[in-house]
Amino acid sequence: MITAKRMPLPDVWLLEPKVFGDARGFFLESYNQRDFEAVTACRTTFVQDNHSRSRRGVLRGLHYQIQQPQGKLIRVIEGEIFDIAVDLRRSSPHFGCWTGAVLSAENKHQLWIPEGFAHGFLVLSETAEVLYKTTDYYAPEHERCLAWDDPTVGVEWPLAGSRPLLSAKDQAGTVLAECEVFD
Ligand SMILES: Cc1cn([C@H]2C[C@H](O)[C@@H](COP(=O)(O)OP(=O)(O)O[C@H]3O[C@@H](C)C(=O)[C@@H](O)[C@H]3O)O2)c(=O)[nH]c1=O
Repeated sequence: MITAKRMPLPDVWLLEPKVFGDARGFFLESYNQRDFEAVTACRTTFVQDNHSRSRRGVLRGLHYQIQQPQGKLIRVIEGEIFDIAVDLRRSSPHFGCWTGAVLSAENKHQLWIPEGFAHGFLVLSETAEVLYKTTDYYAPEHERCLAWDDPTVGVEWPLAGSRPLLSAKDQAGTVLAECEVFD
């Protein structure tokens, strides 16, 4: 059972699984295909599950695959992140716009980001473990990186003036005007 909230960018959904708490702890369905398809109206097959751990201030992104694009269903099992999506579909009225949500082990929320978007996150807690399902396989030759700080996209990262910790690849991200994008 999940509750779904449409995000300001159409096609991106915030999913709130029902949490059954009792004296032992809690139980939730972290993924249920029938419920997922019912609330998002997306028919998808997930083929890969990813798991990463990062420390405070790490920013991963903004990543997408120009071929073999990946829809991603993201959740956090330890800590807290600010998770964001950027619409890279040129035909979309929201091309270049972003939306984001805080996902945490505590709120147990999930973000569904369909194909055609770039994805990234900033770690807000001491450490964070992030799990996500993807609708296509990792294809490094098709991987692209939109610059996390492109002012034309203008993601409002909750950085409070500090610099994020980035991989070399993410330090060399491409501004939107020079990115390969989707039709
Ligand atoms: C993403 C990925 C990486 N790898 C390997 C490649 C590399 O040696 C190591 C670390 O890769 P990266 O630095 O690209 O990891 P990371 O920066 O965490 O990349 C991820 O960022 C988030 C924001 C996403 O949306 C993901 O799709 C993915 O792009 O893991 C795989 O084997 N399979 C994968 O699916």
